[in-house]
Amino acid sequence: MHVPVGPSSGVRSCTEAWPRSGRRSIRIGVCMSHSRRGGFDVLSEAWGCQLAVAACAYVFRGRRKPKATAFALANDVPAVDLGGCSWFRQGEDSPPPTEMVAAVRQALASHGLFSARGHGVPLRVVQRVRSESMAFFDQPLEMKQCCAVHNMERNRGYEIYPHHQRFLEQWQGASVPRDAHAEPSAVQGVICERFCCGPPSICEVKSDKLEAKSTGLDAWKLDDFYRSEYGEVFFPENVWPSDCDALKRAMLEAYDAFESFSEAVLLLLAAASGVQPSSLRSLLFDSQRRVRHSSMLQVCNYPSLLPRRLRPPELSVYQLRAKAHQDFGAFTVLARCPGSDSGRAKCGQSGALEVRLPTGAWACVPAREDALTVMPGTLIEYLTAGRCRGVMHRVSNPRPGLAADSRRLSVTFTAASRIPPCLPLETCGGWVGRSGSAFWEQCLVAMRCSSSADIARSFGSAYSCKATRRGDSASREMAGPVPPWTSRRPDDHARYCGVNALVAELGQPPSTDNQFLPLPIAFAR
Ligand SMILES: O=C(O)CCC(=O)C(=O)O
Ligand SMILES: [Fe+2]
Repeated sequence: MHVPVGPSSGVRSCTEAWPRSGRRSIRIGVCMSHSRRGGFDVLSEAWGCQLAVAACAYVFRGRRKPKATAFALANDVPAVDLGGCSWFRQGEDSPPPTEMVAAVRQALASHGLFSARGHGVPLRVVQRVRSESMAFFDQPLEMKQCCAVHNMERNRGYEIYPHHQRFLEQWQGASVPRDAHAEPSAVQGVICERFCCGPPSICEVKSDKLEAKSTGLDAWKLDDFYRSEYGEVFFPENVWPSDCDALKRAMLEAYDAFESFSEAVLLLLAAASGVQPSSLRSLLFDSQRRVRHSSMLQVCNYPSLLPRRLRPPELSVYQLRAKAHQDFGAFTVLARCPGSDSGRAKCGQSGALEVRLPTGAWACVPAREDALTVMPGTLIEYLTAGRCRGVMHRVSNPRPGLAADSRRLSVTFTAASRIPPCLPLETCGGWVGRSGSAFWEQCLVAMRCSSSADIARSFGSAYSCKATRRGDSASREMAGPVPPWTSRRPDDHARYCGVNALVAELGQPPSTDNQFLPLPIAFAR
């Protein structure tokens, strides 16, 4: 059936908008009434789960006004078998098999992400992280807060996003019966809580660093990269619960497994984007294979929601589990549970991960226990000059009928890079970013700053590693001024041109074709 769909601003047909390769894999359904606010990006806290409509494209019939919405289920996100990444283990220079690259390229073109089987990350490692972190999250809030560091903005230890934290504080002011739910976090008013850690080889033994010079310990401890102001910001020490080692052991084991897998993914994405794989490897390691990336492993707990009658009256509408955003890193690898991310729920009310497809429609992405989901982020988009696009995603709230038993846990690894890429260390020492969409743009501007003082003057001194390009109002909720380039605007073009300089520096000539892009972007030299 041909269903014409499109955003409120214009009419595009599904067959026109959808790449040929992916068209068969989408089911279009018609649901609900139309929203007065229109558009794809109108998710807001106040509207909560009613905003399934925002995830949908309007259905137009001839000249009639929009009267219904359509939603997409990406229930066959292409699964690429990576064969245990054996090609990757064969050595630095062995390229990923051609068919694998083609499969990844096709999945990116049709869905903007892919599902990886044969990834080599043992299931028992992921399961251990899940069970240990669940035990951690089920403790009283005060215990968890002992693991919070630096205003919860360094991707270390226990963290809650600022807007969720504000919600929680309001909630704590109200009296919710302690036995309102079996999950302590559900009673505490937690929307999303996370536990994060950074590279074990750098962030585990920081206290030794200063002594390293005198004792002649590991070479990395003498490395200015970690001792710089930059290192202080991007490689803060990991923090763990003091009374139990099990979470630490589980996460460090998982970190190693995900880090190794991520290197393979980076090469795959580079190959699929026509970028020389070796040019991207330097983002992760230096020539002596010393860690240069500040990737992080995080486990997120999204508690079940209380029935409306048990919520504080003034907080009867929950904030969204995770607002629409792109991850700041090169890409994110997610281990999700088929139970909570079945993909069968209605998009916008699934309580699970949803992504925005290249068509602009939102879609549920079903999880498989044997597969990891790979979502490109903002960095890879810049580094490939837009050939591989970062994917917008969110975690919706479950519909009321399911809310009371909707706990969800996700394990994610965000592969970041040395920041800013290719910048001489003396220049990036002291570089400080800010939450919001401008993370990489700032890097580019930072490249033109001659000193760390310049950079600090340009961007202020606050920093959050969780710098994301937001698809909604979230960026404005972060503290501090919003940079002038917050959202996708016509000047994206100019930004890509800036990136070309960066890409050229990495050994890849500026691109003039855009085989992955639904909309052509011309690159000026
Ligand atoms: O929990 C998930 O599935 C996604 C979480 C996420 O998007 C994030 O933490 O950036
Ligand atoms: Fe994300």
